[in-house]
Amino acid sequence: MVRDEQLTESELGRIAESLRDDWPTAQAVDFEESVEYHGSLPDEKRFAHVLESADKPLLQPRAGVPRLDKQVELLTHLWEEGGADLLPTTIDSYTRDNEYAKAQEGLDEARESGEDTLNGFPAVNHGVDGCRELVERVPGPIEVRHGTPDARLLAMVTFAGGFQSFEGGPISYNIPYTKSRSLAETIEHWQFVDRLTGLYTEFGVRINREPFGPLTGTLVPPSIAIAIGVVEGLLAATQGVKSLTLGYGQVGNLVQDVAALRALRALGEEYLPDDVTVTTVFHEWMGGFPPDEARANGVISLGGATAAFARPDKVITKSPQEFRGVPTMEANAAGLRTTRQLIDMLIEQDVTIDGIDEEQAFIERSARSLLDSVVSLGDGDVAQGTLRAFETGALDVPFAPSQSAKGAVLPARDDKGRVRILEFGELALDDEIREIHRTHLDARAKTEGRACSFRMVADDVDAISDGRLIGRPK
Ligand SMILES: CC[C@H]1O[C@@H](n2cnc3c(N)ncnc32)[C@H](O)[C@@H]1O
Repeated sequence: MVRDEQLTESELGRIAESLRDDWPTAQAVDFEESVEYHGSLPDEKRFAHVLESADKPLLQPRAGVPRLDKQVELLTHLWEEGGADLLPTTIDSYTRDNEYAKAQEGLDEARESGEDTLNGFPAVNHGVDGCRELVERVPGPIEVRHGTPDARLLAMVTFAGGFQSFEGGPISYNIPYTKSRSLAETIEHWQFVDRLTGLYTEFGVRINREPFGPLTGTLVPPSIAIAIGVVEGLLAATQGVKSLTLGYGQVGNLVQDVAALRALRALGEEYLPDDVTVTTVFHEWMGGFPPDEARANGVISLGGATAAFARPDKVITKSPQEFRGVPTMEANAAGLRTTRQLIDMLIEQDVTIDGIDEEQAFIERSARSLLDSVVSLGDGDVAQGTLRAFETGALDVPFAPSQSAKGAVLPARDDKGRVRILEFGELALDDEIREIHRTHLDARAKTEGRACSFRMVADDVDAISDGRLIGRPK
């Protein structure tokens, strides 16, 4: 039975040995030799150091292409032309499903024909040496960004390869990314990733972990996103992780987004152990984007403005080509510059915005209620509590493809565009909190002359790509 307890070194070693046969590149992974290698990296490539010593929000895009030379070119362009402060390497979908043979086919094809059929960098196939070449040839610290439910081998290879930051978690890379993976299984898989992170940390290599805050990315109530991020942080801290970046995906209402980012930092610092350094990351809108690039830049700009007011430690930027999917190098760099322009123009201004403190208090009260239900359902064990919370629906994520979540929660925007909850399912929120959500939504229903219904939810899902925030009746 999975429990929130630190893996022993022998368990860690046994699992690592069992993974070595999954792909030939795993044979080259040698922990002690890798610790030496990390020791050779200069400070400007130490991810946690750069992130935790910054005095203003750092910008980081997503980016991943199959071939090593092209990935070097892409990341260098994003650094030099986009002004990125932190770099990604987005991993391809086959690797995310542990389909390393298919990833190899895609890599071979890209090398032969120049055709990129993979939608990211197949780091396991590139292996330890390939990753080290990438780390050495690009100018800044790089994070592994992906969506892998079983990321154990990916972590072994990329950590040995010099990467010092790793996105994801047992809930945030299960619920939004899989259909039938068991939560107990992904908790175990991520205990390995986090224990490996902790072991590197104990050997002087401070590796940063970043739970995937946005979850299903569309209209996720802030209290749910924050509660899940803190739970993943607690599970990681048990395994010895000391550098944690908690994340939140922009919903588009300025007051609620600033309030949520402040609540995220406050609760992260309150619930996580004192020896864990907590930073925050703000993801620019993760929902549907307008096809029109000028409007898309407007969405990105609102993200930049929000970051100027909320001052997260990191911002994950979007590109004006988001509607089309993976952006060109130039468009990806442009999204960084647009974001930077808004932050630099606003960050020194003294602007007060009404309603943030009240919204932050409401978000914190709701997130605490969810967190406390996880702890009590597990009799103090956060791993067991997580399983029970999702089994009962006490914790739930809207629009989740995973069978591990009830998916009974339905969000909708209120008259100001803040995300409220229309259907609660068994969510661990008391009647008073539920009443506040209902009051806000009833006010919108009155304004629009229609009843609260799933129609509102559907209208809100498309609103931003249609160039609006609230899905008003047409
Ligand atoms: C989580 C979804 C986000 O990841 C982005 N994404 C996925 N793969 C790549 C990629 N290979 N390069 C740049 N952006 C990417 C995608 O555009 C979307 O914004």
